[in-house]
Amino acid sequence: APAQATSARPFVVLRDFAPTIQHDIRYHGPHNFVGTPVDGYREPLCILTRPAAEALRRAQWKLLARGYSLKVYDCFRPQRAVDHFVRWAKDLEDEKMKPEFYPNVAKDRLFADGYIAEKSGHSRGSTVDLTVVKLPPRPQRPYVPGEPLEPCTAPAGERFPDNSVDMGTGFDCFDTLSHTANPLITGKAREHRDLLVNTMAEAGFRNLVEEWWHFTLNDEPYPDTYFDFPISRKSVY
Ligand SMILES: C[C@@H](N)C(=O)N[C@H](C)C(=O)O
Ligand SMILES: [Zn+2]
Repeated sequence: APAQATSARPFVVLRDFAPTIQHDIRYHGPHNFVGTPVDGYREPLCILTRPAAEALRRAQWKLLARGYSLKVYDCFRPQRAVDHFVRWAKDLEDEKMKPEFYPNVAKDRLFADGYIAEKSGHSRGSTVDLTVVKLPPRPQRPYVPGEPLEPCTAPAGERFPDNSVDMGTGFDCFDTLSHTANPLITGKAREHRDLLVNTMAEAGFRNLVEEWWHFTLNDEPYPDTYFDFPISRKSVY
């Protein structure tokens, strides 16, 4: 069985390491596929292992030179958050967020089709979900719980407005359109996906084929350890 660890000693807070990287920590609030804050997200922070944070800082330097910035949606994900996803998935009645996040996929296929994992790389601390923002960042309106939901597969002007560049779908859009190499993604969205994948590859990260936003550090320091501590500065210091 994989190791479990509750100490956060080898971890850092990304803001302290790379203050120019933008943050939109979706599982801290209600704008995500569950529709509520997720267990373990006590503060809207990106916590990562030190080598992952250093690699991300290198990627950010490259993008800044070209007039872009990274924006992180999720970083270290405690095992208790993954357990929350598993619990939520078993409740097939709760499809509150389906119209936005998985309009074309049955809820009981989300794990089987590779969009969510029961043992997630995020819990090993060197995996990150992120996008690219053109500088200066455009303001972004907040999500209002209960607002009408638009499918994440709709064109950029119709789906929930994100101040990122157009990646062809929204974040956590569980759909074949989010598969990084999907040939239906062309033009600017294809260029933007390539920019993200190539920048992250140069910094030492590999992409998940099902999700353009999900990357794992190749030389991750804890390849077999699934950590479970709350996302909070107190966990790290
Ligand atoms: C849920 C999504 N953001 C994600 O990270 N999916 C992968 C497969 C995971 O859960 O590790
Ligand atoms: Zn991910």
